[in-house]
Amino acid sequence: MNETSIVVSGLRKRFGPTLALDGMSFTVGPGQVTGFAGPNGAGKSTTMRIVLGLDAPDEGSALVGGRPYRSLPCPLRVVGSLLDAGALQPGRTARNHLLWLAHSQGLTAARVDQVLEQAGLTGVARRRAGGFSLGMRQRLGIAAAMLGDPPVLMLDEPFNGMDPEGIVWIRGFLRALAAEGRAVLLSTHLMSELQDTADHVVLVGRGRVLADRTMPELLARHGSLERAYLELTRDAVEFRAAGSPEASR
Ligand SMILES: Nc1ncnc2c1ncn2[C@@H]1O[C@H](COP(=O)(O)OP(=O)(O)OP(=O)(O)O)[C@@H](O)[C@H]1O
Repeated sequence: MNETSIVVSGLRKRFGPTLALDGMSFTVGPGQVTGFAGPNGAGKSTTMRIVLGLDAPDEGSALVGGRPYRSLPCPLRVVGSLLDAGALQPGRTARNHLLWLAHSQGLTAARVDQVLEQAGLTGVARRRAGGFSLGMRQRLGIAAAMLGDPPVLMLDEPFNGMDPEGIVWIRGFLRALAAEGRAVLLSTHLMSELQDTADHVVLVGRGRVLADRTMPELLARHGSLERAYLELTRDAVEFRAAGSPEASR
């Protein structure tokens, strides 16, 4: 279980006057896609950044594969992540971007070609990544996440910029990874996509967990994931425009 999990315990994080995380705790287990959803500013990105050792919590801990990220000797072999599809050197080709990452972790060029194939990028592997559309960058980010064949995957908004074929591909890809026994954390605002992809959902708001339930439980109680989301996050939304569905409450 330890090998294939993300365990977030009692995270607190303040940015000046903003309490971004207020006791965030949940576990992402093996063999399933866990959805991570909540209103803008709920603390999802901050949590994921802490899991990856990019931010330090004021309190609490985050373990991936049973260890803090920064103590992992070969992190790409334990957790693959896509946080920001724009984080690449625009002048490098897609293949060189991945080769550079692979060499930093003792991974082979053959593995680079495998993940390019998996992500549907073989045909554009020698094109400069700076000229890629958002959807192609997302695919490249997913290829990078897969490089180390990690048991744990963490993806932030991978559907963004994807065309319908890409959305169908990601959904099937993530489900297949979970079926292989991996732990997959998927953050998205797209409730219909999440309903079709996730087995379990962690709904967050104002820096803490509002609901941590299986998809069947949420659907039985609320009818749809969108309904569940609107009902469970109602009191945790900080930004709401006049005329939006819940504005008149
Ligand atoms: N580096 C930072 N400096 C100051 N405030 C920050 C910083 N990072 C995050 N915050 C604040 O922390 C809170 C949580 O932000 P976070 O980005 O984690 O939310 P989120 O759930 O990922 O939101 P979104 O759905 O909009 O991506 C917000 O109020 C945000 O403004």
